[in-house]
Amino acid sequence: MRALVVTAVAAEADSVVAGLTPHPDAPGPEPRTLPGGYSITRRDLAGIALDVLVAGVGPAAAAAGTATALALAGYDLVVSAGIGGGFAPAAPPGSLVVADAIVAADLGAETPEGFVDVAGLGFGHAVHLPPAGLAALAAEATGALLAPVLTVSTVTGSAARAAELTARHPQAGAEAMEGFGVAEAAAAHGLPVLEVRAVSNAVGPRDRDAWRIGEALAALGGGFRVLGPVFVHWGERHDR
Ligand SMILES: O=C(O)c1cccc(C(=O)CC[C@H]2O[C@@H](n3cnc4c(=O)[nH]cnc43)[C@H](O)[C@@H]2O)c1
Repeated sequence: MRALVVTAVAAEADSVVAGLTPHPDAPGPEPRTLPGGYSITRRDLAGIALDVLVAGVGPAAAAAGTATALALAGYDLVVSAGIGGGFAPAAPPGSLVVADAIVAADLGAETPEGFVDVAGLGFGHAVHLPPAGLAALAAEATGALLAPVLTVSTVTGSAARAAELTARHPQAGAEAMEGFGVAEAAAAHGLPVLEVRAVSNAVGPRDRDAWRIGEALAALGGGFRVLGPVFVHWGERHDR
C-alpha cells in the first residue's frame, strides 16, 4: 500500500510526518525534491509507504503538485491534509474534520437566480466522494467530524459569506483551499481520495486573534498518528 499525502505548506507536512513517526527520537526522514521544486518526504510504516508532499496554497497549486507526484510514482490512495476553517458549532478550533464529500464551493457562475456550480454549468464535477468506508474509519479512529469539506479560492471573511455557504451546504464541516484540486488530480489517475482538515479558525468574520494554528497543526499530527494503520486496514479490505 502506498499513499500520497498532499499538504499546502511545509508546516503542515512537518506535522503529518511527525505524526507518522513512531518514536519521537527516531531520525527524521530526508525530504526529496521533485521536478517543479516540490518537496516530498517518505515515511515507511508497517504495511504502508506514505509520501508527504508540499504542493502550495490553493486548488490550482494543489492539483499541479498532486498531478506531478502521481505522474512519477504509483499510488493506491491520495489524501489532502492540512489546516482549515471550521463551521461552528460542529467544528471548533483544534478539532478534526474528515470529508465525506469534497466540494468545489465557489467554482461556477453567479446568476440572477443564485450561484450555479461547475457541474450545473455542464463542466465536469463539483463534488468528489471519498470511499465511504475509508472516510468513516478515518473519522472514527481520529474522533473527527465526518462532514463535507468545501474547497474555496477565497478564505471566508464575513458573516454574510459564511451564511451563503451554509445555506448552500448546510452539512459542511470545514472549508479549505486545496481538497478539490487534489481530488481532481486523483480522479484523473483513477485513484481514491480522502481529505483531513484540522481546524485553525472559525469560518466567519475575519479575526486574526482567534486563529489557533499551533493547536491545529498539533491536531493534524495527532490525527496522522492513527491514520497510517487505518489506511492499511482499509487497503486490505479493498473498500474502493
Ligand atoms: O487572512 C485571513 O483572514 C486568513 C484566514 C484564514 C486562513 C488564511 C490563509 O491564508 C491560510 C490559507 C491556508 O490555510 C488553509 N485554511 C486555513 N483556514 C482556512 C479558512 O478559514 N478558509 C480557507 N482555507 C483555510 C487553506 O487550505 C490554505 O492552505 C488567511
